[in-house]
Amino acid sequence: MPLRVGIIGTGAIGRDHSRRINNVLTGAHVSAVNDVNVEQAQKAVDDLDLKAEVFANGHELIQSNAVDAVLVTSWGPTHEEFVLSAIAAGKPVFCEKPLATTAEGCKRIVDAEIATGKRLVQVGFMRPYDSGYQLLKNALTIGEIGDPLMVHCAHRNPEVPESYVTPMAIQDTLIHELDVLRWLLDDDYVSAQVIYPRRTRFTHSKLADPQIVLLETKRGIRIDVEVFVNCKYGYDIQCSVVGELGVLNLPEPQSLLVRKEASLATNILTDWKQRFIKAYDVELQEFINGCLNSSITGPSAWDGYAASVASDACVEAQETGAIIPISMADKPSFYS
Ligand SMILES: NC(=O)c1ccc[n+]([C@@H]2O[C@H](COP(=O)([O-])OP(=O)(O)OC[C@H]3O[C@@H](n4cnc5c(N)ncnc54)[C@H](O)[C@@H]3O)[C@@H](O)[C@H]2O)c1
Ligand SMILES: O[C@H]1[C@H](O)[C@@H](O)[C@H](O)[C@@H](O)[C@H]1O
Repeated sequence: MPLRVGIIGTGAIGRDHSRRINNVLTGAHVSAVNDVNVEQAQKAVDDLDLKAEVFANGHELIQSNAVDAVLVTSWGPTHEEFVLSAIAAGKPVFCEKPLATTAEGCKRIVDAEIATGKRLVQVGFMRPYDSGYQLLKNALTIGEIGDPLMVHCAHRNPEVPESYVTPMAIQDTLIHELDVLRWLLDDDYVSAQVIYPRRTRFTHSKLADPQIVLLETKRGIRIDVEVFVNCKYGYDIQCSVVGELGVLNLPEPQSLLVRKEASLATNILTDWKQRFIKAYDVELQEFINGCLNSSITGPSAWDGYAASVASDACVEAQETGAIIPISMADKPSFYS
């Protein structure tokens, strides 16, 4: 019997994940939806032709007998309560990033999950499923460039809404690098600093844009990440690892090269949904398979917690201008 999935939050990614569960992936279908904006939930059902019941409340959806597993795709500050509610109901839950908006919130989820004795949570960190990052990881693992020494990254969005303010550059955007670089380097962070270049004229008074985040890992690897969310020209993710013997660059997404009228041109994507479309498919299929086999294996609540510890330090670094130390408790054996 297919897994019956309940979706909490039918905004951009809630709709996109509903589409992929019903039309792209196997073994599951969307049986229930909820949004604080009930009309929006009903619209998702109509637009995507979902055979799903609309719930007025996310907690009622979690309790429903029509739901075997839960997807939390609502606004970040609501994630913790829904994930804790799913854990209390003993139901597997896939939660979009961030797992919670603070490390303390993530820790409450970690503790609740450990108390059940069983992994129930997968966090929507999709970059480790991206084939480009996997090429980087494989090359580092076989020692292609010797030991990694430095990493240069850029995370550029064409634009963001007025509701996007300075800390969101960390909590909403950099959080992807905080997760994928831990995974890529198999290392943890020990300090963070944020510096501010000249502001773009396309930002607003509550958003410092761009920002440069400087991180150091336990092994002494230095990382710089440019977060520039009004870059105008496209959605552009760059990652370059400098090692003792050479440099590895994240591959560009496949795109036609056109030679014409004395120019050589290629397109740059503008939409995050397209940039990581295959990675989203693979991460969610893994969650569905994990639910069906009672074995959740994707990015864990501990990964969500680790990224949040670093994220909290980066936000403090934004506010103070200081180099903020980062210290992590040892990973519980439950997650190894
Ligand atoms: N992994 C990724 O690459 C990725 C991409 C986009 C978004 N996200 C994450 O997914 C989440 C949603 O992002 P989005 O872009 O879809 O935002 P969005 O604003 O388009 O949608 C969020 C939806 O949540 C609903 N909502 C808010 N509070 C709620 C509540 N208490 N109960 C039920 N519904 C509620 C809103 O009404 C809205 O429809 C965010 O945490 C975001 O960081 C992750
Ligand atoms: O929620 C989105 C999403 O996570 C994108 O992947 C990221 O590039 C954006 O900066 C963020 O706002």
